[in-house]
Amino acid sequence: MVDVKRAIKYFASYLKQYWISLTFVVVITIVSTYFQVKAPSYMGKAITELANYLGQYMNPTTHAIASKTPFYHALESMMLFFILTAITMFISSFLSSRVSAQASGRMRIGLFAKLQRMTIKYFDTHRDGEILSLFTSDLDNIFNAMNQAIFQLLSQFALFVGIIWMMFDQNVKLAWVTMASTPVAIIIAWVIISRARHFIDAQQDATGSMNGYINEQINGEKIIITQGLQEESIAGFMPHNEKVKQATFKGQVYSGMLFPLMQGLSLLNLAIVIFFGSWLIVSEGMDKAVGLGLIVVFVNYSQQYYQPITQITSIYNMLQLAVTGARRLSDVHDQDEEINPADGQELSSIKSGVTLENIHFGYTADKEILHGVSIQVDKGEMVALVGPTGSGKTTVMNLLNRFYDVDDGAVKFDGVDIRHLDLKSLRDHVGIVLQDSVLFSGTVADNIKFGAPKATEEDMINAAKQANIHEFIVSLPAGYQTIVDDENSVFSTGQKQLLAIARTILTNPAFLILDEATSNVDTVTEARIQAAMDNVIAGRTSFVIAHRLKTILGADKIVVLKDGKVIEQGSHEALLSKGGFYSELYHNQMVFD
Ligand SMILES: Nc1ncnc2c1ncn2[C@@H]1O[C@H](COP(=O)(O)OP(=O)(O)OP(=O)(O)O)[C@@H](O)[C@H]1O
Repeated sequence: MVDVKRAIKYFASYLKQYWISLTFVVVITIVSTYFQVKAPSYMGKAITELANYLGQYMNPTTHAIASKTPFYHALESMMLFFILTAITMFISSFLSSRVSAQASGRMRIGLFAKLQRMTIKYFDTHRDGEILSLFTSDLDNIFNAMNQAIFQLLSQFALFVGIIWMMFDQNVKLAWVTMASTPVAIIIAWVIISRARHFIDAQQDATGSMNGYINEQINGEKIIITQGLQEESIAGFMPHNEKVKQATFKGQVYSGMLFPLMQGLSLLNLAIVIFFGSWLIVSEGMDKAVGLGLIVVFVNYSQQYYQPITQITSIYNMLQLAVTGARRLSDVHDQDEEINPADGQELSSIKSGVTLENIHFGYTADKEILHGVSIQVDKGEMVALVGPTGSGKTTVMNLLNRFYDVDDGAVKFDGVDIRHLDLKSLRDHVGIVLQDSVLFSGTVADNIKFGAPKATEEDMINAAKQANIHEFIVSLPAGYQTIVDDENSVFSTGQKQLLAIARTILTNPAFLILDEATSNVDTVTEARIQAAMDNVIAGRTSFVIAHRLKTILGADKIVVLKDGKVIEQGSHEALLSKGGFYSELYHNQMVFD
């Protein structure tokens, strides 16, 4: 119920701006239903007029005055109502499709924009596939429900009410006869739909875990191949596939039952209506032409009568999926956004330096990762952070760029708490090169200019030269115009990081954070990265997370982090002569652990 309320709130927030179109859809649907339910009465009238005509025509005394005109008029009215039904249905369907497409388009924009405003925490705690499924399955389910289910619900409900109203208008007794089997139909439809839903839910669960398995196996494909585990991988896939197959089959069997059963019930009802109709004509001594017309009208109504019941119960599933989708999207919209102080100070350059003051921080309340870390980076200095894996190096970097806020203590730029700085100006002046550099779809040039699209060609080439990647780029057949994307590029991990360094150089950041690439870097690329780092760092206030000690020998200060605490700091020489943890690290070459 809570889900339904949230779903209604979510839909309302997007649909309210289309209230004029929606009101029009409601009105036109009612008009269309009126035409639809009125048409059979003209059909009955046409039959009555035809019977009257034939009666007069066959009778020698009235043969001369027999006229087909009333029959033609009734036929014309019937045709007109059928045509008007079709036209109004088309207008209603056109408008509702337009509203659905526009509203779901806005939902997509709303979701994408929300993701852009969200904190890194959300991305750290949700899997890519999970986020992507919001755009694919959830928004699709919502669109389908809006486009078909909601408007179907409206039109089928109107049809149901309209038919009942018309039936009572035409003949009360026959109306009751037609409706007598309604409870049976509703119970049958409900039981079948509930069973089908049970298997459809099971199918979705089974598909979800099968996709999880496929995803995991694809990610681990290299290990599977190198260890020769292909057969085991296939064997592991089988039970998942079997579950999906079984649930899909049972779900389809049940949902497939609904239509034929309702059709059968409707035909049975039809026979009952014809039987009672004929009995009524005789017992009430009804005029035979009027009686025939009445039976034709009720044959038509009883055929249409089951349609709304079948449709409404079968779209229930669609609505259920949309409610779940809307709840999941509402959850995303309720997530924390990055907090930008209302009158945040602008950061334009580093005048004195960047400080971490007695920082305590944990990703979750129950586990502190940094326990009172203090680090001072003076203007123009290069400070390197080293330490064993899991010591908290990346966490420090996350705080320096305000990906997360500290629990206690403060990160300060020129003495100003990072929480009082304008977020955009902070991000504009802090350059960051991550370990796993990402390439965006586009040309190499687009990728370098990503953070500074207005940079000149000359500046871009200079940045690439400083990053030691220019020669490699020009050796490619299409040079800077080579088309790349993250999955499909000619660049190795190390080269991707050089491109990222070029990208950062071009933005000319006042403060630079560099998380050195650790894996898959050959010695030539390593030397290039070293030279590129030297170029980008020169004269800039910078903070380097080092995995290879030889890349930071020239650092002004080396800070050693262990178990979330700073245990040593000083120059390379000073730390070596101290003979502590750093010197041990250095001598044992334990940099890659
Ligand atoms: N998003 C997160 N949520 C919860 N805990 C996290 C998160 N990221 C890191 N941690 C935990 O914080 C601790 C420090 O991790 P961090 O990534 O900062 O270490 P690191 O020194 O950079 O390690 P490495 O050298 O292996 O990259 C680890 O215990 C890790 O499990």
